[in-house]
Amino acid sequence: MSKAYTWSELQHHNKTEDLFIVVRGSVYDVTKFQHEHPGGPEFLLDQGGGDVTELFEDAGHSEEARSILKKLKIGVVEGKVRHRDSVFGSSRLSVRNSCRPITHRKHHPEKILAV
Ligand code: HEM
Repeated sequence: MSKAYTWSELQHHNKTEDLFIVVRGSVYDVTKFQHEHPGGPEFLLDQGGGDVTELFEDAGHSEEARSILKKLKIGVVEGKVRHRDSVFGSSRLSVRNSCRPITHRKHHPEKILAV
């Protein structure tokens, strides 16, 4: 069974000898892998205890990298995932909501003609 970690618990796992990272809500122990990482250990150490989803995707990792990742999984993040996508998602939603008056006008074309 996978363990659920809180963000406050995760922030302590940010050292070379005890290093966790988060990708898409899952927690990975990269303590050993950091020294085998072709991109170098510093990328992982810099982000210790944090969400690297975006960095991982932006680096254009291969299928092999993804299968290594799978093997390093030790748990999940408890509660909401802190990922920028979710912030963009909610702001898009509010933009959509602010468009309501336009939708409303479409239903009353005669009012637009009258202006
Ligand atoms: C546990 C998470 C990670 C795994 C398993 C992983 C695995 C790998 C692997 C296998 C490669 C070789 C190329 C490939 O097969 O895609 C690679 C390259 C690379 N990784 Fe990661 N990586 C991880 C996290 C990260 C993070 C968080 C960054 C931050 C930006 C990063 C940056 C890079 C870069 C820049 C390269 C290219 C190195 C080069 O070609 O010189 N990686 N990674």
